[in-house]
Amino acid sequence: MSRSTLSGFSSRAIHHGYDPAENMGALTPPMHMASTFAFDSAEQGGAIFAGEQQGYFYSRISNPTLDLLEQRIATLEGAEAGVATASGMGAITAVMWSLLEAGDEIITDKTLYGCTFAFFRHGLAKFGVKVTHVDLTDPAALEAAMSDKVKVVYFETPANPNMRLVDIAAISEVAHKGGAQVVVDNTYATPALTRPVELGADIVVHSATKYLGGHGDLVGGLVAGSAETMQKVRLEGLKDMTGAVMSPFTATLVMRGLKTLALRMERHSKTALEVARWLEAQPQVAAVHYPGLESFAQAELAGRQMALPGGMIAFDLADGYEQGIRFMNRLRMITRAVSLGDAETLIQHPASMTHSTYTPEERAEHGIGEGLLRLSVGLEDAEDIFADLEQALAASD
Ligand SMILES: CSC/C=C(/NCc1c(COP(=O)(O)O)cnc(C)c1O)C(=O)O
Repeated sequence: MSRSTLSGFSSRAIHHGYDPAENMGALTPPMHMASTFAFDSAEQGGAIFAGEQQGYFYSRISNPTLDLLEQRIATLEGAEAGVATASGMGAITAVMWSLLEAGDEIITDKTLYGCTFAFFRHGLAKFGVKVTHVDLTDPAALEAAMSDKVKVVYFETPANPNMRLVDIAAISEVAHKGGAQVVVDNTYATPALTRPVELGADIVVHSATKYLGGHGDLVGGLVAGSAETMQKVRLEGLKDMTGAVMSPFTATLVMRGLKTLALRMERHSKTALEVARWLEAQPQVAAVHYPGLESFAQAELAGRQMALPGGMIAFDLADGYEQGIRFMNRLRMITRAVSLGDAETLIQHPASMTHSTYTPEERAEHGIGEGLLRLSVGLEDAEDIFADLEQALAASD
């Protein structure tokens, strides 16, 4: 069986696009740190710059190590091509600057990661792009908001931090009927659990900082979509608008993370379901939002759209924000930190941290409770996670 015809998700995450026999037998791909590439002749340099001949000329535009990572995220997402960026925000901004211009409109869901919200509301809007928030859990609401000025429909599913799901296939059908492209931030689910392009979306963006890298030791971003659109994102959004390129070293770390992505998402999901069920049974807990719970508001969609429920949980304590702070401060192993998708279990308070870019009024309007806590369930042994949660909850009364 050739390495380019492997069908399994993990087999492709490990082998796709690389053959040791073509690299002096090296089992793992080389890390090309070169910033620039030599031309055999002046004519060849001109032909490569003009795109008439395949080749590398400068690592801000393309690089052999990044190429391989881009091929791997594309195959894992079921897309034609990919682009690597310095961060998730680098991926999101490169896409938006490439697709939108003054006078266009973007429709985006009610709940977004804080910096994405800030970029849309205070970045794009400053350059004449109209940003409209619509409850995308309701395809009819999108249909009513569509117009020929809407060029992009954007959402996260599950959404950071309140776990709302959006029906990718249903929303894509409405958006495409109105002539808009669908961009999905797949950071929370990852392609191991959900593949938006296979459900009708046009573009996927990732904070590779999270589950894809999976070890809390890098910042990176990835985009996946059609070859044509990815070329536009590369040559406009990345090359000229943001310059936010990923380093070959980071790309090497992300490729190492991808090898165990499916394995880690199974473990994150298994432990998170146990934790969500435990939290739901505690009298001090007012509400738990987790796609794997029978009580989850969108349990039917979760079962249809996610292979596993993932590692992220949002929950409220009965006595609100003050009790949440007491609870977080008493945790010993579970780490008070932003970011998510790491081996370490992390907890944070969106209203004062990741979503402090929203005003309190905006958080109320966008479904982010002041007392909400966000838990990224890691890979530690469940008994240690439970022991820490139990002692901190008991001490938070
Ligand atoms: C300062 S808060 C830490 C970062 C967090 N989130 C990041 C993030 C990005 C942006 O990705 P980077 O640029 O790689 O951080 C994009 N899309 C989603 C769904 C995200 O969660 C966080 O803790 O929720």
